[in-house]
Amino acid sequence: MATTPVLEIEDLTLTAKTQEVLVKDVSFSLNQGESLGLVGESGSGKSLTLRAVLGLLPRGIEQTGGVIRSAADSAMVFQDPRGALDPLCPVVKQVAEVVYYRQRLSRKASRAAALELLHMLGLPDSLRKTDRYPGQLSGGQCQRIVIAMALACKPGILLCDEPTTALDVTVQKQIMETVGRLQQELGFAMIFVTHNLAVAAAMCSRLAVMKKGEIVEQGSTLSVLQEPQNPYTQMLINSVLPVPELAPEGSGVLWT
Ligand SMILES: Nc1ncnc2c1ncn2[C@@H]1O[C@H](COP(=O)(O)OP(=O)(O)OP(=O)(O)O)[C@@H](O)[C@H]1O
Repeated sequence: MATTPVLEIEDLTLTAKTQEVLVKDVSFSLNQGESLGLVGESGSGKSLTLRAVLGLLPRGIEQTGGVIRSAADSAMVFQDPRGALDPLCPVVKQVAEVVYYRQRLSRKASRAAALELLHMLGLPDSLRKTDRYPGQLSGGQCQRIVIAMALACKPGILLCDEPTTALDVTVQKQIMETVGRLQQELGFAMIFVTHNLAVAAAMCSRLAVMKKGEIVEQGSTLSVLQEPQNPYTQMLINSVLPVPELAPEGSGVLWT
């Protein structure tokens, strides 16, 4: 794996207007083509950290400390795919618009590039041939469109903010596999925010665990899972529910 950092964050601190510190002294780096899972409980500062990387902090929140050095463009995949799409615009056109403005191609070439992206994301031909609106698509298909829009920016860093949380588990798995495949093909680095440790472990070679605005532990996925140093990480690991083993037939119970 290449070791050129595309993103370096040092002591990032984000503060609300009320002077409440929401993210404190967060530091990590991301190499080209690498995937980092940012995990932790709700409200621990994962999304705000991503938004700081994108340069799109919510109103009323400021960066009051630290530096973000980025050597590549970022694009973000948000949590709620339907909310990220314009309900009144056909989905192919929405992807083509991003291609048109970000890649500066002609209208015709932008549409062709958009269709190619939808193909890469495994969307059905019917969707590519006829113009469909977001309301006519499933949640999983909408999320693929949103990912296509992010990839249309040709990002060096893909920021994924719980992109599969709103989807059922089988669709979640398919989307994760698609993103993983595209990362191999296109070589972008990725930060994958999730509160689901199992999802992060499946997607990412490194993990950073956040609690109350701070990173309490980070390292390779294997070392964090096998030798967690922080009690909070240990607790997260312990709270992943194992699939129970089926009891033998006729035993009168379903699970052992
Ligand atoms: N626009 C905002 N104004 C004020 N406080 C905010 C704003 N957005 C987030 N916060 C606060 O900042 C903290 C971190 O929020 P953030 O959304 O980054 O958490 P998170 O770890 O991504 O949570 P989740 O997993 O639930 O999305 C929380 O305490 C949250 O209430």
